[in-house]
Amino acid sequence: MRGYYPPRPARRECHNGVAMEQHDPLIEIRDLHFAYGKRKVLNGLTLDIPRGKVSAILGISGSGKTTLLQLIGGSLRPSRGSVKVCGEIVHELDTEALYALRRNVGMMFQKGGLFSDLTVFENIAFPIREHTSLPEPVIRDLALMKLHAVGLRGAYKLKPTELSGGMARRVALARATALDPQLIIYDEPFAGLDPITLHVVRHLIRTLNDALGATSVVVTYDVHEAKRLADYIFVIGDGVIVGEGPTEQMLESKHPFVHQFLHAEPDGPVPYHWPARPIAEELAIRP
Ligand SMILES: Nc1ncnc2c1ncn2[C@@H]1O[C@H](COP(=O)(O)OP(=O)(O)OP(=O)(O)O)[C@@H](O)[C@H]1O
Repeated sequence: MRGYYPPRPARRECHNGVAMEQHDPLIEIRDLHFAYGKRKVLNGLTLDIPRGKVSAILGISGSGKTTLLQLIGGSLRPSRGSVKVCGEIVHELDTEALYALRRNVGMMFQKGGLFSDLTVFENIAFPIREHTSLPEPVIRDLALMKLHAVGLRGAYKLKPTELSGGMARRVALARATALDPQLIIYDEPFAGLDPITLHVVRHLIRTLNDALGATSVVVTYDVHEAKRLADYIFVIGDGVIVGEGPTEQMLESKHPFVHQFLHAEPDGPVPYHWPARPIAEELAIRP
């Protein structure tokens, strides 16, 4: 894989022509609030996603990770605060600008989201046809190269129903990178994979990021894989970022929740016991 695609430096120019300095973050999130009706999910979240790196966003189930991705992609609107991608505030973009942004964002979801009626090849060719006017022979070569990069060129004629879960995840990865996006977003890419496929997917996320000079954001509750893959870790708790930094530094964090979460300790700020009366009282134990 590395032989075919030597690593590129992080891209300096955005799809919208904005030139970025070495240390400019690709995504800047400020004081982000979001609620589903009365259910508050994000409560003033602020973070910067560094360019050219793989960042993992970690948090317990229901902490708002997927919601955050939807706010980054512009499919949800914040109730307060902002998400800037490539220097532009996403919720202020008109339809055309949002379309241009999405062309530069590859997304891979847990369920893969492949079109079940199309072959593997057609699934990869679809976004290329949708967003470019390249001639058919070029689309064919590009799609086959993307499949080759994930080791599935030989499976190009298959339908999604004929793929294993791990193969489907790899095809989804090839599709997410079909247009050489600047930003690649992964929602739970490791869920439900066997150890070998998990290793392959983790390796592909890293090599595709580096080969494309892209920026990757991986949302997951899989601490083990995040620790192995990510350059930076962000931990969400109570709708805000409770810890962030380079991976090695985060592993040393003394923040009680971050420590409990990253070291998978069963008790801590997230208690082992559901709130209850003292056991002695419940069982009428006399001192
Ligand atoms: N469309 C919706 N309508 C109402 N509530 C929602 C909706 N989507 C998500 N929620 C709620 O918002 C909260 C955050 O959900 P979200 O899916 O963003 O969390 P998550 O961290 O990605 O969780 P998981 O790791 O389990 O996927 C959860 O309590 C969820 O039940």
